Order: sequence, then C-alpha cells, then structure tokens
Amino acid sequence: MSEVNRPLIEEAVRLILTAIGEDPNREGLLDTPKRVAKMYEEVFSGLNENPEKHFETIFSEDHEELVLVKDIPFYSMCEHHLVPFFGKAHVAYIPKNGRVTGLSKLARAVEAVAKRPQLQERITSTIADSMMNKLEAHGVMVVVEAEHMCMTMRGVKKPGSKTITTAVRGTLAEDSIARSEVLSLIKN
Ligand SMILES: Nc1nc2c(ncn2[C@@H]2O[C@H](COP(=O)(O)OP(=O)(O)OP(=O)(O)O)[C@@H](O)[C@H]2O)c(=O)[nH]1
Ligand SMILES: [Zn+2]
Repeated sequence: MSEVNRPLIEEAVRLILTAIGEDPNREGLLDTPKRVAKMYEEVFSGLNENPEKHFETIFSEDHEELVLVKDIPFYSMCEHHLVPFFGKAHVAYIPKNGRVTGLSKLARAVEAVAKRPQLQERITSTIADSMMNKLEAHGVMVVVEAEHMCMTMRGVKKPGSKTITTAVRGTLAEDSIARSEVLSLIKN
C-alpha cells in the first residue's frame, strides 16, 4: 500500500522541467508530471511495507537443510541520485524447527525492500535480518549483484561494472564450508 503524494510530485516535476530550461506546457511534456508521479508511486511502493510480513506463511516441514532461491531479478533506486540500480538477488537459508516459508515469499521480500530509495548494502542486510527475525532460521545468506546507473550513465561512467554485496547470519556466518556451498550453487 503506497502513500505517495502524487500532486506534490507533479508540482515538483513541473519545477524541475522549468529549472532545466524546458517548457512544462509544451505539448509533449503536458502529461509528464502525471506519468512521473505514477511511476514513483510504483517504484517506491515498498516504502511502507515490512518485508517480514511475507514470512508469515510458514509450513511445518522437517527440512533443516539449505534452501536457495537464486537469480531473483530486482530494480531499485539509488538514494543518492534517484536513478536505477538493478540486478539479481540470491537468497538462501537453513530452516530451523520446521519453519519453512513459501519460496515466492523470498522474492516478495526482495521486491518490498528494493522498491524504496536504497543502498545495495541495505537491501542485502534488511532481507537477511528479516529472515532471521521472522523465520528464526539456523542461518541466512543473501547475495546481491547489481549495476548502478549512477556509475554508468553519469559520473565515473563505468558501464558493465558490477557491485556484489553479501549478508550472512547465524550458522552460515560461522561455517565457511557451508558458505562456499551456497556460493558455488549461486555460480552454477
Ligand atoms: N555504498 C554505496 N554507494 C552507492 C550506492 N549507490 C550509489 N553509491 C555511491 O554514492 C556515492 C555518492 O558520492 P558523492 O560524492 O556524494 O556524490 P557524487 O558527486 O554524485 O559522486 P560520483 O558518483 O562519484 O560522481 C557515489 O560514490 C556512488 O557510487 C550504494 O548502493 N551503496
Ligand atoms: Zn547513485
């Protein structure tokens, strides 16, 4: 549920258009403030969403071994420049006490966390911490790889460069062999 103030965004977009020397009343730009407001509502729709709510779906299943959902695509907005960064998230956990969640819920949590002004590090750790809190798992590992438009289309201009962040919790933080297993499953 989004609480974005669309009229205020429209007003701001008209101001930005004027500030860059454009005419917001030019035919092609007339509906632009409306479109941008609608887009922001969509790309920031995770702002008021607690990712933990997705882990309320729990199946009682006696599986205390690794579960990995990899290659979850995501799009987010860099909080420094408000331009996109995007890539893939890989989410792994080892359930405890039969607390197994629905596979799609891992992807839903990624969506909720990505759809805000963000830092890649924060996306990674928020997902890991929500899973530890709500699922009370033995361990969690989240790996996020992304390309940042603020590093490609502007600024340092390094297209193709990728940032990889990890967050590891619980037994996976203590066990380097288990961690390597997750990494090799992500790679293959
Ligand atoms: N740690 C981290 N930094 C990010 C992320 N997204 C963008 N940045 C960086 O945020 C920094 C902001 O640096 P500033 O010097 O304040 O801004 P700037 O002058 O626009 O910096 P340049 O991008 O180097 O031109 C840049 O180095 C970006 O690469 C992110 O998810 N995590
Ligand atoms: Zn940026």
